[in-house]
Amino acid sequence: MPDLPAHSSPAFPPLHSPRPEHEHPHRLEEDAYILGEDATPPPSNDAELLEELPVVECEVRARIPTTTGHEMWLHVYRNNVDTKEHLAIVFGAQIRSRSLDREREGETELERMTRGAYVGRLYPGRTHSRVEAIKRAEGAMPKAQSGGSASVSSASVSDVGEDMEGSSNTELPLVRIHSECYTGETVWSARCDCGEQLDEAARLMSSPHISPSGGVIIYLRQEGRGIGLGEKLKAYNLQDLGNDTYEANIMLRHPADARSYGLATSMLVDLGLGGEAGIRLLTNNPDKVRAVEGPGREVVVKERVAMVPLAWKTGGKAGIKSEEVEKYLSTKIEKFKHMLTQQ
Ligand SMILES: Nc1nc2c(ncn2[C@@H]2O[C@H](COP(=O)(O)OP(=O)(O)OP(=O)(O)O)[C@@H](O)[C@H]2O)c(=O)[nH]1
Repeated sequence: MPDLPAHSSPAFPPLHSPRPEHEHPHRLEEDAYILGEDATPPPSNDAELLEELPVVECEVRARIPTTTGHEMWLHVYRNNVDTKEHLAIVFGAQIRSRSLDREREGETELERMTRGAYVGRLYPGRTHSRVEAIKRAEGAMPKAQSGGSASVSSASVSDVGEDMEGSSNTELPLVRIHSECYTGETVWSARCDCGEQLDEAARLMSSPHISPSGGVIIYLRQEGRGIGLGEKLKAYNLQDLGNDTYEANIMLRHPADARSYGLATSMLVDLGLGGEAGIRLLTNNPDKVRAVEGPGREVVVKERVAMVPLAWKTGGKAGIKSEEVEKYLSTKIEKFKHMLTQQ
């Protein structure tokens, strides 16, 4: 994205919460929890420059066959800035974690395979993590693990040919940076479009003609735009009292958006998606496009791909329908400046 600065990843505060929850356990009882005229203003939401990327390491990965018939590789990451398990959901076997594959001193072949540092597929009786070693040991490579890629069927994606037809960089891996949303992804909330976006990202990345070089969903544990689930539920109550999603955060003395993306940059670099080759980024959020590129432009966003709500694309035939989600989407456009136009 040549028209956007590449240096604005926000700094990563410890545990990325602007106000650690234990410091204010009874804020609801305090009359100042909603900002009055003379109350302390919320912390600034100005993104500080990130001088250094966090250090990340992929601890383990495993093959996950999914209910759609496609497969993905789930990677669990640890890092040096918080204690959460951030995730990379990888579509396609060509995308591999450098830190996972690295040799660990004294490690056995079984230990390597157990943490997912193997090539191809596991099968009962496999003894080596590397295909070359298997070839040597067994004379020929067993059929079951020769491909090793996520077995993607084109049949179930034949209806999406029109998707992203404007994308001129189909050879570039498709990436989505997704922030955790328990309500939208797990308990069927129609207040936001998070669950739909996660499904849609996976669908696009599973398609060999939309994403032939594979794709990655970086799943960051930044629930509620970084304020946590409990605080998000308070924000929902304030929204039911007539405030929008932006105002509700401010009333709770949180930044409107408390997230940062340095971890995503580090994870993408670890997965080999850094550098000039570039990626396509699925998002409507301009902050994400800038921030994910990192302080030294470690990742290059060559193209932004819009995430249009399904209800808008299909004239209401599919997708989430609710008063709340419509209000949420218009606030994202008006106040968060998301690059989305109603169709
Ligand atoms: N505080 C708060 N967080 C919310 C609310 N609704 C959804 N979220 C969180 O918002 C995050 C998703 O952010 P969105 O603004 O929907 O989308 P985005 O990730 O910024 O942008 P896109 O890449 O275009 O989807 C998740 O962490 C959700 O839990 C809300 O009303 N209040």
